[in-house]
Amino acid sequence: MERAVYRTAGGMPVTAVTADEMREVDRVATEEVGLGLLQMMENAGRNLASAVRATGADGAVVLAGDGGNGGGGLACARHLANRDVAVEVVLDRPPAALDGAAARQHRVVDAMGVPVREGPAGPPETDAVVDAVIGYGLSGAVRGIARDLVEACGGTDARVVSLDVPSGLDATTGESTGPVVDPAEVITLALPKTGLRGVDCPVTLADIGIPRTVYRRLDVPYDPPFDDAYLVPLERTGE
Ligand SMILES: NC(=O)C1=CN([C@@H]2O[C@H](COP(=O)(O)OP(=O)(O)OC[C@H]3O[C@@H](n4cnc5c(N)ncnc54)[C@H](O)[C@@H]3O)[C@@H](O)[C@H]2O)[C@H](O)CC1
Ligand SMILES: [K+]
Repeated sequence: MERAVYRTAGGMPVTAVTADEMREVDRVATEEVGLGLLQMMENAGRNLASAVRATGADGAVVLAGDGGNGGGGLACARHLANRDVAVEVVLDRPPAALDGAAARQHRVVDAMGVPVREGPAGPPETDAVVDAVIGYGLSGAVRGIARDLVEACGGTDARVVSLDVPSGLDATTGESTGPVVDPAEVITLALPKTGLRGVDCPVTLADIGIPRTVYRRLDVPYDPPFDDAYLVPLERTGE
């Protein structure tokens, strides 16, 4: 099977992976190689913040869920606030209901004094919206407050930047059975997801520090595409 559907500006092919394949990459990276989830999430949040700052935004609203995607969004909120971007976080649940890595990230932004509230939100009035509600962990049509957050992205004039995949989009198939974010840009982590094939906006690949031994162990074709950069724009190959 010809798997690469992207290449870098330098012409290097970049393999697209399904959600299950990416879960395996994460599992091998953590369980076999010893990379921590928080380490990868830190790189995700930092690179996402860098992409948001590159748009010239002075203000940002981070929409975050409870999983790895939301945790990356919360880490991004910290990096933005550290650089004096006026950040607000809107969650799909009460802060006290967060769990795991997202709860850990929330604890820090809360201690920093970053405003955090539970949605639903109207369309955010700000320069940039970070869509970190759901990533490759989507199951079925988006429900509940997460659905309100996804729909709020449709009514804003702000530049919407989605983390990993637009929330509501199936990362493997590109299909959606409910509302889906229509972003200005996607910052996808480690490798592009097969479901991004039909997404009609620029896709940028962010380095989260996964070493090539992880891809070798899984027989995923991989040439490190990052060189000196941590964010690399991708082009579709047209097949
Ligand atoms: N190596 C990497 O690529 C890394 C990726 N990271 C990020 O983590 C997410 C995947 O994390 P996971 O916890 O598995 O799932 P999600 O955050 O995508 O979603 C879980 C979250 O979403 C809720 N949910 C699921 N379906 C629905 C629905 N239909 N309606 C409402 N809510 C829904 C669910 O309840 C959970 O709360 C990946 O995309 C990356 O962004 C890591 O941060 C670093 C390594
Ligand atoms: K997302």
